[in-house]
Amino acid sequence: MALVGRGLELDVVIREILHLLSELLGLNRGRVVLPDEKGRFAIRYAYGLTPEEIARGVYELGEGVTGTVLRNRQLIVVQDIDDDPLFLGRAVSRAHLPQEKVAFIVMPIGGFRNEAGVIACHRLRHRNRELADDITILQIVSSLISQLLQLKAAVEEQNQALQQQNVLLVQALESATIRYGIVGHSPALLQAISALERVSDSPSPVLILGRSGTGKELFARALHLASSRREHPFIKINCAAIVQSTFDMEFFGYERGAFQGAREKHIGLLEQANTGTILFDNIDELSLNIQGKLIRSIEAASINRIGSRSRIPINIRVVATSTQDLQRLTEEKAFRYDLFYHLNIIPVRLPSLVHRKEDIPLLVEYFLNQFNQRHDRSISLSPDAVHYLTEQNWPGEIRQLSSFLERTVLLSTKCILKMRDIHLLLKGDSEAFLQIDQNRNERQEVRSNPSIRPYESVLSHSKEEILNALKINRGNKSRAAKMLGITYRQICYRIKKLSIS
Ligand SMILES: Nc1ncnc2c1ncn2[C@@H]1O[C@H](COP(=O)(O)OP(=O)(O)OP(=O)(O)O)[C@@H](O)[C@H]1O
Repeated sequence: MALVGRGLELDVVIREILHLLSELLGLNRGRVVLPDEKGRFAIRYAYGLTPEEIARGVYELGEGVTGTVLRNRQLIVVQDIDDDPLFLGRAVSRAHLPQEKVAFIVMPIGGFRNEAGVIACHRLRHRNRELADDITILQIVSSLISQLLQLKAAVEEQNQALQQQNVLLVQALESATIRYGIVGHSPALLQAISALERVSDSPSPVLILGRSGTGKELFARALHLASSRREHPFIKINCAAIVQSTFDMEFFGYERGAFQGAREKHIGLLEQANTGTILFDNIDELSLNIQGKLIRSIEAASINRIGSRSRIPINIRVVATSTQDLQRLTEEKAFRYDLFYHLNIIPVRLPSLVHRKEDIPLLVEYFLNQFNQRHDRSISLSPDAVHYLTEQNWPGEIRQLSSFLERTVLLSTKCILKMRDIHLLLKGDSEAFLQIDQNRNERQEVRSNPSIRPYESVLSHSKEEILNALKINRGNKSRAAKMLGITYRQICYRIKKLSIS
């Protein structure tokens, strides 16, 4: 039994068992016949047989003694091999066996993976021990070999599964999902990811376009991570939140004593981003004046801190995002054409969810996992509920889908939500969203006429609308403002005026 502990080198273990059978019991030239890859049966393990004898030991089902045992699964004892027409003597020729009477025992090996097998050996007829004793021992050995074969098959299966898992893991690691947190496998998304990876190492600016909530910022971060600048700073500028009067200070920095109150030197954002990436999120929100300052600094690749005469070289990769058609904005003189042409060298357009519905189930699973973990819940959706979500329109794109699922995880009292539950939850959600979206469209119509300067009264949105927008955007004022079609400053003003806390 110590043999079995030697590990799963079956060649060694079974050969040793056959060796012991021969040495201790005189059951000679033992062999184990198993199916081969061609669907025949062949000697797989043997002791006391030459390689040529092993190679000859190939049997069809029902052929000779071995083939008969393989077919009928019944022990056969050939008392005298010279006297049994069924005995083929295929592997070992008679001349190589002792002159005296030789018996041949063939015993089936118990079921492993539905495969038939046998163990067979020669036995000199006239021995002291009873044949019945030898048969009992062979039965034990047969059952042991059967267990070893089963164990080997199980280990191989597990190895295969592990190898498969390993392949999947490597694929997953190589996939953008793991690397950058971008979920989805639709052709439209993969195309955008491959465009991103192609340009990741170029120093050229990248303009990421797409509707609000399609993942532009996520892509910008992914671009940085995919580039050789990944170890360097990534600075995100929310263009909607830039205040005109403090722009120079924030962006170029200042020297100590540059103006009253400049007690310490301050490094501006452009300098902070040096050697890294700077993201101008919603760049269309920048005023023309600021656009001008920016393009001058970018083109000069240097800045002047306020209060200093020397220029500081900066090496930054510029990435900008926009929900707008910047070309149209340049035609309408709402966006500087030099900045547009500078940014538009590599435009990457992110697809809307409506053009990649096949990503929705993956996103649902991803967000459910994320929110279940975050809120310590275990909410899941039935397949019809996921299908229902896939069929919906998501005007707020992935951000809306993600906030809907977070609310669902938080509010749900059931563990498994069916289509009907989702329908009810979604109804309330989209009514609020559509109301906001409609108001925004009305305002955008006014904006598209450049001669009309949109006047947004503080009463342009009800308290409820603002609250809803804040709720959908999880309190993020800048995104809520974007959704409502007003600027960051405008939403802050309204929040104050309407006493929204
Ligand atoms: N493919 C994606 N996989 C996983 N999460 C995503 C994906 N795309 C977007 N998200 C998530 O959706 C939310 C919105 O994405 P993001 O802020 O990047 O959108 P955006 O296009 O920059 O929006 P906006 O124009 O309003 O600034 C984020 O929480 C982001 O992580």
